[in-house]
Amino acid sequence: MTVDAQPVAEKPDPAEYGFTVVPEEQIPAELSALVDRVRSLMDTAAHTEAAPEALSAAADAVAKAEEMLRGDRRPIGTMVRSTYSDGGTEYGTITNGVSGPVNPLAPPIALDKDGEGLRADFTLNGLYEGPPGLVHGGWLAAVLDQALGSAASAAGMPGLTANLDVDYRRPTPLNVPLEVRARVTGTERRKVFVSGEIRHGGEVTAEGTAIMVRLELPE
Ligand SMILES: CCCCCCCC/C=C\CCCCCCCC(=O)SCCNC(=O)CCNC(=O)[C@H](O)C(C)(C)COP(=O)(O)OP(=O)(O)OC[C@H]1O[C@@H](n2cnc3c(N)ncnc32)[C@H](O)[C@@H]1OP(=O)(O)O
Repeated sequence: MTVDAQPVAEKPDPAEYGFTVVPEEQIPAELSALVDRVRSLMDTAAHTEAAPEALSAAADAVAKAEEMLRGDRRPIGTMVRSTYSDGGTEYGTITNGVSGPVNPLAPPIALDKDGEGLRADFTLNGLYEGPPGLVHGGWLAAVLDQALGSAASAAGMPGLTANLDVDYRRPTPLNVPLEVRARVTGTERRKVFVSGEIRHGGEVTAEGTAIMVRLELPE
């Protein structure tokens, strides 16, 4: 299938539609450090076999930290503006569950342009476990969904996932370097067809295709 629709020349700026947009470079280094620390804490908490007294003391310390932060809450829907290495602009929600830079749940996956679309190197730790020692299939689908959606957006056609098909070819191990790639394969009216794969050691472990339906924005 060929690309037969015109990508939008300028990506819509969510600020023009009432969204708060934070430039990625303005995320405070202290916030990035906190989010990294919480990611590490989640992994530690998920796997600890510490004694009950240590667990209670740790829970108290975490509660104190939470109390310090609770007051100032960023509104849901806040967006982040980032820049690809080729200078292109991208928007996404700042707390996106796969790639949000301030979401401790997100691995996070930082996609960048390559020749045909987007790619990222990433690792999924024990927080993303499904079968023993292996990545949960739902997380692999989420990574593909994000990469496929971003590939459409990077091609100037941001939209929502209408359909996502995933084939799991081989088990995907935890704690190893993985690669995701995605690209646009065609368009038809508002539909953008995208495909992508996750690889470990060069071998495809999961691959997917999706139909993204382009956003219809008010004039
Ligand atoms: C303000 C500016 C902001 C812009 C900033 C950019 C932000 C983005 C930037 C960065 C990348 C983001 C990356 C994100 C990655 C993650 C993506 C997600 O997780 S998305 C969440 C999960 N998906 C949903 O929640 C959708 C729920 N579904 C819907 O809302 C609707 O069903 C929708 C919009 C998909 C379509 O509804 P309709 O009413 O607008 O359009 P209709 O006419 O039904 O469909 C249009 C065409 O699509 C086909 N279609 C619709 N659903 C289909 C399906 N399930 N399978 C196949 N085709 C389908 C239809 O047959 C039609 O095709 P025909 O032109 O007639 O050929």
